[in-house]
Amino acid sequence: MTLTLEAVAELEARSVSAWFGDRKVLDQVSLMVPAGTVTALIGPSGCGKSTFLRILNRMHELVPGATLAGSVMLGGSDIYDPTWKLTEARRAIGMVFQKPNPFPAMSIYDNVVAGLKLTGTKVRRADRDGLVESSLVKAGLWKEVRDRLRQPGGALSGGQQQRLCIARALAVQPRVLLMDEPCSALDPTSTRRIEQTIAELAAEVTIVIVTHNMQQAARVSQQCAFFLAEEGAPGAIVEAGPTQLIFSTPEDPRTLDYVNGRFG
Ligand SMILES: Nc1ncnc2c1ncn2[C@@H]1O[C@H](COP(=O)(O)OP(=O)(O)OP(=O)(O)O)[C@@H](O)[C@H]1O
Repeated sequence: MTLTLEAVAELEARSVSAWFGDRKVLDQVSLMVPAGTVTALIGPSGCGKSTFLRILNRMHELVPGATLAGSVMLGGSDIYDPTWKLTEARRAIGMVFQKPNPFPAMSIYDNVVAGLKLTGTKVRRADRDGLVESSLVKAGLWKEVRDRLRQPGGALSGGQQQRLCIARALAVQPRVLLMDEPCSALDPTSTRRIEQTIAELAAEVTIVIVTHNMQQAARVSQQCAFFLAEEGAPGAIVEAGPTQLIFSTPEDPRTLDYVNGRFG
């Protein structure tokens, strides 16, 4: 897929800054995330990638003492506007975490449905089976679990549990899916499987993924944003652009050094 700057932004962060208490950790971060693409957030540890990701679905505000400035536009409307309820923002913008976190004692079926309950999404009982199936199909897990939907989610392998969490996030039909290092707790085979799932999903849900793995960023994303926090300064985006360019001919020498593993 070729990414053009004219592509329609599904999600757009405008001048986002963030603080924990009086410590500023992000400074004026702006990023356009085109609809139907995968955007990778890359950069050394502590530069604010996870904080930025959490701001994109209003999780940052849950940390005591955490504040932010700027706006996050979803389809042209600021999710921080008082007209947006927190649950609406979460339903529209889902999140998958580093460590798979299914409800271990709950069945595979109920784990998928749990996403609906958590975001207050109503689905008629008659439609639930179909939704569970389609969510598991999209997450690439259906074939492996269709005969054991009543078994506990905790009985699955780590990679399967992460795909179950993806299915749970997809069940509410989000417009954007945020993924915070979703493969860092997984073995290489499970990692490949998740990457395949990401590629399959990209057509229908816009994805933003934080990853420390440069090969993974190159494999799964069409756009990359390189974050850096220099010498105690808050994190900021050095540059963002098509993945191919970021990995071959970035504008900033620090980007080239980072993607080539020379620091971080
Ligand atoms: N709950 C918190 N309270 C106080 N400071 C925090 C909190 N979470 C993160 N920070 C600080 O904010 C800065 C950015 O952290 P963040 O986790 O966003 O970076 P990151 O780029 O995602 O790092 P990593 O790649 O290691 O996950 C760091 O200096 C971190 O110490």
